[in-house]
Amino acid sequence: MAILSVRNVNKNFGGLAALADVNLKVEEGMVHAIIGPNGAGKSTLLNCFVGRLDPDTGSVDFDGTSLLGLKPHEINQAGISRVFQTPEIFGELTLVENVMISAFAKRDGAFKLNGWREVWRAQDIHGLAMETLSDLGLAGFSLNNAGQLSRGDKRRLELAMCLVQKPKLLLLDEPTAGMARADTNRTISLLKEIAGRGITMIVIEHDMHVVFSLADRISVLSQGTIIAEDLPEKIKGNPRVQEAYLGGAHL
Ligand SMILES: Nc1ncnc2c1ncn2[C@@H]1O[C@H](COP(=O)(O)OP(=O)(O)OP(=O)(O)O)[C@@H](O)[C@H]1O
Repeated sequence: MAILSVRNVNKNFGGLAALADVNLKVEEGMVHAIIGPNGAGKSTLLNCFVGRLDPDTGSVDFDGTSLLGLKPHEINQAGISRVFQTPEIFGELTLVENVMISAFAKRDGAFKLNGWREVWRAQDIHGLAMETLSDLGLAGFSLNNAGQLSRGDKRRLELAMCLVQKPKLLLLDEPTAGMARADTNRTISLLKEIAGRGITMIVIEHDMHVVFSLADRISVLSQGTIIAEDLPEKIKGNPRVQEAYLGGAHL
């Protein structure tokens, strides 16, 4: 069953068709990668899933509900969590505080900045945050400031901030961008383990090692249009994809 359905989506910026009649179905429980050259429209499409952009025409349905016109926090509450290209964490706060904020944002739709430290009294949320940090191997650093973490650990914290929300769909925008190979491989293993729990994922990624290690299915965007959608092994051999994506080189 498709958890996300995109139908005939168009998005123009001035005279530029960033998305041209995009159709996409993401099946529940799958890791679905969206790949394509720079400027293909990947981020524009992702932004249509999180309330940062509304398509000019077409529809985006998630779990049976239209996402059009919903605000980012409403989409988050509906069950979509996102890991950004550059980790979006609160560097001055501790790891556990970061994860608690995320849990409150999901539960209440917002948190009050002035009074939120009171939430330490909310033992249920604190417990949940610690459990999630422990799950990602970060419990030992729970009282450290998030700003002190390495790039790889900031990514893991951001994943913790998503997982504490118990998302139905996890959006990963270049989850290994800027990482050294060892950190990339650790992230791949972690994401595989998370996928194994049945959480549906959409991954946008330039690193083909990451894409082919993780994806159950791949859609290829080129100049705002989906030119192929298939199993990874079929995408690898698709001449149209090789031509559009890498100018004829082999994936
Ligand atoms: N807010 C905007 N205003 C005008 N043009 C935009 C805007 N956002 C994106 N574009 C243009 O739309 C096209 C698609 O951009 P998009 O960022 O979605 O591509 P992408 O596939 O994510 O690229 P990359 O892999 O480099 O991140 C590009 O030509 C880009 O310059």
